[in-house]
Amino acid sequence: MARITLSRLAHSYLPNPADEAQFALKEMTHVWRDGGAYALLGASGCGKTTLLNIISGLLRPSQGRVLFGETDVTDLPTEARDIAQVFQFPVVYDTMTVRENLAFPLRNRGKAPGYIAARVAEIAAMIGMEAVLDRKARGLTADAKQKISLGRGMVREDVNAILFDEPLTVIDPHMKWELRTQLKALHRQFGHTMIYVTHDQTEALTFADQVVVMHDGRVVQTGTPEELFEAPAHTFVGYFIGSPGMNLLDARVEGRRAHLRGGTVELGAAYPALEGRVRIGIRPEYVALTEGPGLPVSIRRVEDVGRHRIVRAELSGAPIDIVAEEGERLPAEPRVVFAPEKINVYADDWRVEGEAA
Ligand SMILES: Nc1ncnc2c1ncn2[C@@H]1O[C@H](COP(=O)(O)OP(=O)(O)OP(=O)(O)O)[C@@H](O)[C@H]1O
Repeated sequence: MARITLSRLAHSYLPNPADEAQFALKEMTHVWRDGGAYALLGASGCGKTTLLNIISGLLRPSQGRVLFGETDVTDLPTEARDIAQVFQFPVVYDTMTVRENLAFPLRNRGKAPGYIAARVAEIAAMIGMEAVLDRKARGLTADAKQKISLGRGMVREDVNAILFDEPLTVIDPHMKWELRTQLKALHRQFGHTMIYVTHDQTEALTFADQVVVMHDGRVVQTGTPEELFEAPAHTFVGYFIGSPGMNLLDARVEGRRAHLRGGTVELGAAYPALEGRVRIGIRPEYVALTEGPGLPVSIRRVEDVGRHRIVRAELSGAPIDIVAEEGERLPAEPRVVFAPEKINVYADDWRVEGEAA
């Protein structure tokens, strides 16, 4: 296992990039802690696969270094990096049995038969395939084959890291949750450094201790699921994490107050004079509907999503989402109030830290 350091890394698929826009990965320095369970989360095309391929050695970065522990591996091929990889689609040997597939990475490294048998049994139990160990992989469903790929990715104990690239895409929805839980248990048990690429926030938040959010070729925030929810460092994180995402409202901020088009709200902290486009961010969960004092809104639509309702409304022409309790009565002349300590302030999309009183 190893700590992975990306030092001043950047990548462009063009031989002579003219400007920053032509870099799929903008310059970044990032450390993945030894033994950490990370999710790499972002929308399609933001650079997740590019970053993962640079870590695994499938791609050489146009700039910067990759270190495993203290060793510079930038110029080492994948085989020399001692990593396991699980891809979006199954990579299995059809003519081998499930058992042989799982044992393959261990046999390849000359492990003792007793050790291989024990380890294969353990992994087979984890992926729920004990009953089919002696069946040929050919003829199994895509779902089952991907479980073998996952098992094979995890069978070695002595890897520097395990990299997963959207590994649950072909897995049946009800099985996804189970496999994610098992992956997490395996991480607790063996402490491998794991990097799990996904564009699905539920997958990221349930798997990882630390979620690395990428947007437009940059890491915009690394944090626990709670940090990403409570204090998104960038408006993209606010919008991408949460369902629905964070409300963003244009504002003029003066000290502990934000002046919006619909009125003024108190903030939980004091802010210096801000430049650029200033907005406040408030999660729909922290907006309350009231009949008492507050900012007037007009309700456009109410969506029942089971445990609660999502109220889609407008505040002086700007859309605002509100999470309301299931039995909550909607006021005839609705107004909203925000929990001041839950308001984040953004200048040109980046969060500004306020000064608590
Ligand atoms: N081989 C390539 N040649 C040229 N451009 C590429 C290549 N691979 C990716 N890109 C571009 O680099 C950017 C980042 O792509 P990448 O596949 O890393 O994103 P991603 O976040 O993994 O997306 P997805 O979730 O769709 O796989 C995109 O603009 C993509 O079009």
